[in-house]
Amino acid sequence: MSSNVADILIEALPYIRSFKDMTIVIKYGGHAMVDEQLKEDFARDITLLKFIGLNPVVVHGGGPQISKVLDQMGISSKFVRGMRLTDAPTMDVVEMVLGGKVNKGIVSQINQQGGKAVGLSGKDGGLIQAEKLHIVYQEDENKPPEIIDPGLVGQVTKINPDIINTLTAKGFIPIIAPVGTGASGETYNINADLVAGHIAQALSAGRFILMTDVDGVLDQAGNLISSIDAQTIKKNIKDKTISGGMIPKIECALEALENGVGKTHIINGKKPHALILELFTDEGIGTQVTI
Ligand SMILES: Nc1ncnc2c1ncn2[C@@H]1O[C@H](COP(=O)(O)OP(=O)(O)O)[C@@H](O)[C@H]1O
Ligand SMILES: CC(=O)N[C@@H](CCC(=O)OP(=O)(O)O)C(=O)O
Repeated sequence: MSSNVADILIEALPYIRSFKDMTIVIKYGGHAMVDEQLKEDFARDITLLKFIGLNPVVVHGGGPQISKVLDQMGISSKFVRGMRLTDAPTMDVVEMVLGGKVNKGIVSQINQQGGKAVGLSGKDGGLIQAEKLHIVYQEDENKPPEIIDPGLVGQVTKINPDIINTLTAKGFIPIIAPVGTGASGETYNINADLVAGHIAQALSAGRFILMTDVDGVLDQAGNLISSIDAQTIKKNIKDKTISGGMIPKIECALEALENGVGKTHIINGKKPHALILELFTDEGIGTQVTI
């Protein structure tokens, strides 16, 4: 082993020590799952975290994967404030794609690396209780806000983390698809960022990491903001510097922090081993969200 490699391993020791038994919730976005090598790297990183004593819990998205299947079926995808408008046929496709190929793909790749991953949706063990979401949308300040009915889109009302705690205590790594159940047993499509934020809160996670396809939160000039607080976030959403899919991400990061989650970062899942670099280096990568 070169001394360089030894130095790197030794440098990681204080982090490994401080992370022991810590729960870390990772939101794995659909845009970060594009490349086979990256997916394998992600599976290896998650397995490594588990073996060195952390408790990783993965909540995955799959927006682009859902859109691709809908497209093949001749159904177009429409989003409002980062939420997919979801009618009944769309809901069937969402549940099929998220719970099927995407969830089981991640499970299988982690198990291939020697981890013990188990796939769940929010229906399993009553994990994600939800209710219908209404979207408040205001195009600009001079217009009154519109209330948009997005169909079978849900918001989380309650997380029952028993199934997660049971699995992690036995050495398993839960991999969660963002589908929830309503009070009458109806199925809801929930934005994966929001699910991940609520799960991070319910588990009082020490770390909450959102992996996406950009380096983090960018400013108006497209430069990375390494740390952003609630006030700047509000301003940047208002002037549309932050838009689309970044809005639910950043809102749930704030909510998680306000409710006891340790530290929250938004990182680029397209960077090889982004997760390890964020956790085990002093500089970190991406954007840290603060309140
Ligand atoms: N200020 C911003 N900084 C970074 N990304 C932004 C910003 N505003 C909007 N975005 C968009 O948000 C996207 C990430 O959200 P999304 O597409 O939902 O990703 P994911 O599938 O990972 O959840 C980025 O690819 C970018 O197009
Ligand atoms: C309501 C809503 O928008 N649900 C999302 C669920 C998947 C998701 O969030 O995937 P990403 O994290 O890859 O964007 C959707 O249907 O696309």
